[in-house]
Amino acid sequence: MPFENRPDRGDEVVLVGRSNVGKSTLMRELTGHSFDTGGKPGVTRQPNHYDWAGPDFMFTDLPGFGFMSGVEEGKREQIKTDVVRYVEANADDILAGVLVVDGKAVIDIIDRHRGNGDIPHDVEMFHFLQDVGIDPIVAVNKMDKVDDRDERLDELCDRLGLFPPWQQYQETICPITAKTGSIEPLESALAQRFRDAKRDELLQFVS
Ligand SMILES: Nc1nc2c(ncn2[C@@H]2O[C@H](COP(=O)(O)OP(=O)(O)OP(=O)(O)O)[C@@H](O)[C@H]2O)c(=O)[nH]1
Repeated sequence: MPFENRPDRGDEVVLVGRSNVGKSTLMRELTGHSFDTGGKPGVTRQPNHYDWAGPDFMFTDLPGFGFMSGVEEGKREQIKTDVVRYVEANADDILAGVLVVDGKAVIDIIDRHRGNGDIPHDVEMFHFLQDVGIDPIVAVNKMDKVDDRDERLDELCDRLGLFPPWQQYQETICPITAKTGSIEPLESALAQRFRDAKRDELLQFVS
């Protein structure tokens, strides 16, 4: 069974995304834990679990999928399959699924794959999360490298099937720069998810 040893926690937030989009950097900012980042794409091969705000809660950084230099196609496909299976198996405990994308590159990558008649990984992952009942949050990272911010974010909405302007989806589309710790839009979207989940729990309790 791929990805064993999941700690037994209540709620979980998972981070998914292509290799090298900055998931590990983001995770460090979110949790305050430091660990290996950068340099070699495809460094994260197993899920990294981090406790957060007490023992009942954790963040999980899942391995990056898509292109990685020096990693053969079959292995790359396997990693993606393992990520999908992990999310499916734990969907009931997953409070939020954060799809991390590289704000500078994501549109070109999506359009290139679409041009080849493929379903781009990022678009596929976004819809997959929805399909398993996890409302996705898109962390649009590396915004420090993006000049035409609103235009880029509108294009991303369009590619994900969300009708622009992007400002309508501030609980879903979160422009961030993990490298400098500018992640407030994501933190606020996550906080909103917690409030919603707690409210649902309370409602279940009283009904
Ligand atoms: N310009 C810029 N670079 C960033 C940002 N966040 C991360 N990076 C850089 O992007 C590269 C990849 O970052 P990682 O955090 O290792 O990426 P990852 O998604 O965990 O990579 P995998 O281990 O392949 O899954 C590193 O060189 C980071 O310094 C950002 O907000 N802006």
